[in-house]
Amino acid sequence: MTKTALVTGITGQDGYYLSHLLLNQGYRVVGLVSPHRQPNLAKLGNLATQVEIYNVDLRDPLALLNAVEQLRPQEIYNLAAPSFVPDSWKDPLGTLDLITGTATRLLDAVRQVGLSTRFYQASSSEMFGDVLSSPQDEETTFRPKNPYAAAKLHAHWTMVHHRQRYGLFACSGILYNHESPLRPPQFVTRKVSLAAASIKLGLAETLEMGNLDAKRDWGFAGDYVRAMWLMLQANEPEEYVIGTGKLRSVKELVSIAFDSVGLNWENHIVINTNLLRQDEHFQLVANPSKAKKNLGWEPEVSFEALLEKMVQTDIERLQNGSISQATEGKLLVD
Ligand SMILES: C[C@H]1O[C@H](OP(=O)(O)OP(=O)(O)OC[C@H]2O[C@@H](n3cnc4c(=O)[nH]c(N)nc43)[C@H](O)[C@@H]2O)[C@@H](O)[C@@H](O)C1=O
Repeated sequence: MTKTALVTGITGQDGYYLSHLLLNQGYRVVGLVSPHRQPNLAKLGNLATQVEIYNVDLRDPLALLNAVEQLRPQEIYNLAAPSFVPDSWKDPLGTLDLITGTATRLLDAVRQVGLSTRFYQASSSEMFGDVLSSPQDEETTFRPKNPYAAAKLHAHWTMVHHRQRYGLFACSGILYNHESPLRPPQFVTRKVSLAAASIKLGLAETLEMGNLDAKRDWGFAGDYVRAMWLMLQANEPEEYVIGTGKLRSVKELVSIAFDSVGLNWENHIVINTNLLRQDEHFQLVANPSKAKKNLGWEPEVSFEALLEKMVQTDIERLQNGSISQATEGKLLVD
């Protein structure tokens, strides 16, 4: 029997890689996309003709209930979220509703329809926030430091409560930073890959950056969506920390990306103090032992290979005109 997977956030980076994996596994993949996000469907590229799209406002509980009732999915992956952390300070309540509200409405729909649907909630390492110990695992205390992290934590607990109270097969992956050539350019890896490519091609000279000493645990998005799928195939619904276990600085990131095209980053980086964050973390690094042991999950793409691939992809895109270097020194994707 063909399994149906319902995916929110299908037009995002993770939605793309997850859809690709699910289609390869023979699933019927249905994306729930709010009407105002319809223009983003182009981001599905070659997958656009292989997935089905349901036009559903994720803020509308009845519409979500109807979608779950009609589609009767075996699996739901709730990936939809505004994901650029600094933006959450501009609209904390909107962030809360999109993240926590959507998770709650979806979980409640599954409960009301009474299906044995398996549910994946996209949780984030940002929930650990102001950490007291490193690396972090599934037992680490959550100390969120921004509205995005607080909203993710609320959604995470809502998922746990639905599992405990109603017996739903609900899981979450507490994912550390995961990147790819599909990452939007406001995130640091893509910002750097696009800049390295532009400078290499003579289209730019400098790149404005925030804190070069900030540290993160960065992996490849394609590896992380495999962990999501594995969680829903397990015997028991649980939480899993997903990351590489390696802490890297932004300075290392810049250096590796620029090196990969023979550039010396020190000649091109300019610090812009407006890009420094007050809610910065320096020790967010995963201990993914549980995922390795229970799910047999391993990250396969190294940090160096990931950055090299991102820079090369941006060089190709700039050369073939699928993206352009926009005005006022800002790098934008068309
Ligand atoms: C797990 C988590 O991962 C992501 O959140 P993020 O870590 O905030 O991602 P980012 O790429 O914006 O920043 C990474 C680091 O890089 C530093 N940094 C320095 N200079 C610049 C800079 O110029 N731009 C940016 N964006 N960052 C800079 C910045 O201060 C930070 O330390 C999201 O997917 C989120 O949804 C999520 O859940």
